[in-house]
Amino acid sequence: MSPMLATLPDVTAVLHSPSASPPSGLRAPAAVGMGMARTRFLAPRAAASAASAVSAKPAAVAPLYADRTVVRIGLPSKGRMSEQTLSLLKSCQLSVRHLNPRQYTADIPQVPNLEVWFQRPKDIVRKLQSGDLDLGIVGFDIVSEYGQGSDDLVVVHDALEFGHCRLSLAVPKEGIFENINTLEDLANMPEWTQERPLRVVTGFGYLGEKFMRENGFNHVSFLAGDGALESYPAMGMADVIVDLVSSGTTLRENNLKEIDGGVVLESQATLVACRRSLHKRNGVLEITHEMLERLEAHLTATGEIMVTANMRGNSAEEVAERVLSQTSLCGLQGPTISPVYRSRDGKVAVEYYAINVVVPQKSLYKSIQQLRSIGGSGVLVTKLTYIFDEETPRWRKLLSELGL
Ligand SMILES: Nc1ncnc2c1ncn2[C@@H]1O[C@H](COP(=O)(O)OP(=O)(O)OP(=O)(O)O)[C@@H](O)[C@H]1O
Ligand SMILES: O=P(O)(O)OC[C@H]1O[C@H](OP(=O)(O)OP(=O)(O)O)[C@H](O)[C@@H]1O
Ligand SMILES: [Mg+2]
Repeated sequence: MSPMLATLPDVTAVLHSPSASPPSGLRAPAAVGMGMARTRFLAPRAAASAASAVSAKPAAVAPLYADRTVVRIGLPSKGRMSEQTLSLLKSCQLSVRHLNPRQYTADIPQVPNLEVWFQRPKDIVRKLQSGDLDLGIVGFDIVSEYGQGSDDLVVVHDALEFGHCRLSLAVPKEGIFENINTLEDLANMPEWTQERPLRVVTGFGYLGEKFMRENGFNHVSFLAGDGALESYPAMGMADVIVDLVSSGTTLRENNLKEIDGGVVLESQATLVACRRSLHKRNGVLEITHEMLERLEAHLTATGEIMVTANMRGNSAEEVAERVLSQTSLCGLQGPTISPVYRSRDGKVAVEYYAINVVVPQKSLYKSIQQLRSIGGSGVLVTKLTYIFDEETPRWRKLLSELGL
């Protein structure tokens, strides 16, 4: 076990689970609070490190926390986040070289001192807490559920623009829930008593319990489930579910509905770091900075295009006035206008000006129309790959969070 692990708080899940088995480890006595029946399962501190010890083929003897010189990033090994994570990194010129799909390690040739470890999302969070990983890409839902607000974790980029979903409470459309449309309606139903609590099935025991408690539910019991939760109410195993929703199709197809006030958490993919590593491990801050810069530049450029056109005019200022009179042609910091030089009767003359302007892809056609209306011609459209700002706002924020 690495020395770091010994200093960690327990990772706990608060799920009352008659049918599903606890995550692992010891089962502590039931604790009852706020009228809720709840059982505390203590996940052993050793679990995460034991898993990491068996997961890797390469290192014969893994270095202790303090001796490790290489920086580690955890990426999701399976599920829908896995592919999208690799594709985002590729778009940032940070392609992951994964030689053997059965191997849990890989590298990113662009970043020499960085080791990639493919892990289950919840293990990424646990290992970031223990310091066995320094960086990780994982959904905010998993960070919140398994990190439980821990100070050991720092969210470096909170919006990687994939894996959008929400953790939401849903109830059956019919029967006693037919007229239940808000969280308040649900809390006020006379059916829920100490003897017959509202049965909630969820894979998010910590967040689910916290949400119900903070919303004044007095008689609730929780059931741990980790797949096809939408079937539980119809099978009579639970009254309501707290699960991830994206398009809403799974709920609809299973005769369930969301209710007002029932969103526990909005989520998307995030870049997360181990606070201790940011402070103490050589190279972590530099790699985080580089990744942040690339990610920000790529994500800012996504959906933006560069429009180039020629326009007749007497001066750059006169052309600028025409361009700026159009709402869709203002660009990021205004259009760039440069003279187009031509040779006429042996003399160099300027009749045209070239305009470069960055516009959102969704307003492409409007921009073209506006360009034409002010005399633009020869329009070229280019997709942008990166937009590097003077400074990355999230980097400033990170430094200030770290007190640097
Ligand atoms: N329907 C969805 N649409 C978009 N993002 C989702 C959806 N469901 C989950 N996610 C996000 O993707 C992450 C991984 O979910 P996914 O279901 O792909 O993997 P998993 O739950 O680890 O795999 P499995 O469900 O097979 O155990 C979730 O933690 C969440 O952040
Ligand atoms: O709102 P929707 O777009 O229908 O998506 C929601 C579904 O997606 C996730 O399940 P997933 O596909 O990961 O299957 P799982 O239950 O096996 O994890 C989630 O648990 C919901 O069931
Ligand atoms: Mg899933």
